[in-house]
Order: sequence, then structure tokens, then C-alpha cells
Amino acid sequence: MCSVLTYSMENSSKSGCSYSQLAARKRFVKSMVNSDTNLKDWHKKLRNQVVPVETKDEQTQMLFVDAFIQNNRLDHVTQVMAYHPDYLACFLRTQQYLLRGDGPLPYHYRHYIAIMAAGRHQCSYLINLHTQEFILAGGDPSWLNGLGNIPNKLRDLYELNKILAHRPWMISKEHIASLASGKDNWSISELVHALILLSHFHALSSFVYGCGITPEVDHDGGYTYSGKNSPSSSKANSRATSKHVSPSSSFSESGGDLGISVLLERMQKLTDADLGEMTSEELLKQFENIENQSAEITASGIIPAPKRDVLKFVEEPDFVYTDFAKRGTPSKIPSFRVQEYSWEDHGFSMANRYYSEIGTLLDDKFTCAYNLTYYTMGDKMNVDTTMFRRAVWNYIHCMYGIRHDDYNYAEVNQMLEINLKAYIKTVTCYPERLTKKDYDNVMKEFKHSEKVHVNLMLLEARLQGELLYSLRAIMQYMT
Ligand SMILES: CC(C)C[C@H](N)C(=O)O
Repeated sequence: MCSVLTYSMENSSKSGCSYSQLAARKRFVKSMVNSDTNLKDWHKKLRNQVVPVETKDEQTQMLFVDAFIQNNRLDHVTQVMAYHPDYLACFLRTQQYLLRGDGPLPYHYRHYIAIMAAGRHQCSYLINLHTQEFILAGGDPSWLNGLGNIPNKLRDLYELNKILAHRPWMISKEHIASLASGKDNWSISELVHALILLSHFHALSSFVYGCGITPEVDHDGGYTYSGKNSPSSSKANSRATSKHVSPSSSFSESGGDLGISVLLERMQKLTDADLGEMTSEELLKQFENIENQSAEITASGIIPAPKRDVLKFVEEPDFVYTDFAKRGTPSKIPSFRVQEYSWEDHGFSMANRYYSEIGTLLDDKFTCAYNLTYYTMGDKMNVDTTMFRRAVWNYIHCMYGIRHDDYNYAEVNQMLEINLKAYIKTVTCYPERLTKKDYDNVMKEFKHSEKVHVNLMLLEARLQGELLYSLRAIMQYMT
């Protein structure tokens, strides 16, 4: 099965990518020399934690073939998402449409936008993938020297990229107006396409870090995940390196993890308790509590030093997430009420109107991620996990100031202990700071596939949050 991955590299060269193949080989050799022991251990462990290429599951096999045809490779993101084949099907369909389907933006623009988006989180994994794709799509290699070498039209998108990635609540119709009626002539359709691409790749960067996705075989520090005969099993290849993850932990190591029995008990209690109707003031208070508590959680003390090859795609690297609760006065931005602008009632049709079919594709993916369940928790079966999953989804929106009026936010504190909240906050807002120990110290009794499940929800909730703000700004500009 290793041959499938090898073929991926040969295939790239057939499609005119001998430059990248040569460079990849050089990087591959270099990566064996520069090893990082701490990271090596994590990668070694996670290497066994993907769905193998030779899986017997037919649906997954078909999806692997699709992914391979789409991307010229079977990438590690696909192999990790394959724990959840129904979701993977939606993900691949949407990503394929965004990058290679009908749409207003030229193909090389799409990959460059992916690079700009991933740059906000220093996500070398995605930058490497889309650098290759950009060349394959006929992009001008000089653009890869950095933002100073790209057309003004693309560069002018950068401000939106920056705000959307870290403080989406700051997006206003003026941002849209400056692009749409500026000299660059961004049409609304092009803008919708660009905004969805940006949000997709911001959120995917979170997933890459959150699951500890390792570099591809032909990337710096790469090796494969496959079995005995593959290069991955050789000693040399296990010396993979990546400098952006630090081995130390930012979260408490001394437990704090609720454990599944406690979670089950709490879910039962909350279900049994007749809380009666809470007034809207009480519900608002609960939301504000969680919002304020979230602002008290420090995501991580470790800020990775940006790498030169990434920095060329980044402007203002110091612009990062700040807590919504601390967004400041006097121009205090109100929280975003989903009851006033929701994906289902507003965002969906707005997206479809300006970029046909994308609303439907995104909707399928949101619905799948939001409702996905196997009725299990760790080794417990027949469990209704709705309460836990809602808490994760709504907590992510809460950090972006998005409020679901009818949700009792007190449930968040019952379902998510402090370390888990810190993990969710780091992966959503500062994924580049995540450490191996952060990953290990949460959800200890969950299966690896369940941690991936949490990361899928995180990806989708973050994506939806960014889209709600940007599509609302477009609507305000249009009316
Ligand atoms: C994230 C997990 C706790 C989800 C759970 N395994 C379910 O099937 O719903």
C-alpha cells in the first residue's frame, strides 16, 4: 500500500512538478538530519492513529480513492478525518468545489488565498500543500516569494484575512465596501468565494494543529503513516521534525479531566432537573458568565517564533485573538445573536445567491458535524451525547461573541472542565501554540477517534462563526 503514496509523488512529477519533487527530496533528506526528539515521540504515536490506507471499510476506501484523485495524494488530513467517513465525504465534496469546481476566482488565486489564510496560524502543513497546488494551477512562482510580489487585488484582501482569522466581530460593511467599490473591482461573488476560502483554511489550520497532523512524506519533516514496508517504519524516517510545536504544556497536568462516568452523571442530572423556563435576562447572564470566564483562561504561555518561510506570507504577525469579553468600550460591539442572523435562515441563502451551490455544500457539512454521533463515549455504549456536543459547539461560538438565545450556557461549565476549555480555546484561537501535552491532558478517557470528532466540531463551529460575521457584513453592504 506504500506504493500508493509513492505513486502520489511520481504522479506529481508527471503533472509537471519536477521542481517541487526535487525540492521535496532535498527537504526530506534534510528533515532526517534535523530531528526533534520531543516532537518525534508525538509524531511516532500519532502515526499509528490514522485510518490505514489498506482499510477494509468500503466507504472509506472509496473516499480515499476520491481524495487521491482530487489532491494528487492521499493526505494525512484525509486519513485522520476518515475516522468519520460520513463527515469526510462532505468535507471532500466541499473542498473540491471550493478549489477546483465552478466559481468566480481563478484557480491559482484560490490556492494563494489558502496560503494567506494558513499563514495567519503559521500552518506550514497547509502552506506546503497549497504552494505545490498553486504551481500546478499555473501560478506565477514569483508570488511565492511573499506578499510583496502579488497583484494588488489579492493583497488588498489581506486586511479581511487578518480580522476574520482572529477578531471576526470587527468586520463591517465598510471593509466590504472598500474592496467592492475600490480600484480592485472585487465583485460580490468573488468576495464570497474568497471569504469562504479564507474561513475554510483558518478552520482547517485549527484541525491540523488540534489533531497533531504530521507533515506529508514529501514535505519538510515528512514520512508516511503506512505499514511495515513503508519508509515510515525505518528509523531514519521516524526522525521527523517540525519546529512549531513545543513540547511543554500550558495546561494543568494534575488531572482536572472529568472522566466519562462524571460526565454521564451530570448529563443525566441535567436531563432530569426541571429548571423551568428561564427568563431571557437569566439566559443572557449565563452567557456573559461563560464569556467572562473564557477571558480568564490563558491559552498558552508559549508563543512559537514565526518561521521565515511562513512570515513572507504574513503581515502583522502580532495581530492575534483577543477575548471578545475584553473588546473594549466605548464602541462596545454587541454580541452576535444567532436569532437575528443565523446560518440556516440567512447565511445559507446569501452564500448560494452569490456563489451557487456552496451554501448547500456547507449546509450538509455543518449539519453532519453538528449531528454526528455514534451514541458512545469512551467505552460506554448507547449514550445520548447531545449535551456534551452542544456545549463544545456553543462554547466555540461564545468565544467569538456569538450567542444562541435559547441555550442555557450554564451547561458549558457542567460539560467542559477547565483543561478542556483551555484546549478548545487554544485550538480555536491560537492553534499554533498547542503542545503535545495539551492534547494528552484532555479527554483522557475518550478514544482517539473521539478527540478527532471534537476537532471536527471545532473546525465547523469556527468556520460557521467566521461566515456568520462576514456574510452579515455583505448583507449590510448590499442593503
Ligand atoms: C465527541 C464524542 C464524545 C462523541 C461521541 N462518541 C458520540 O458518538 O456522540
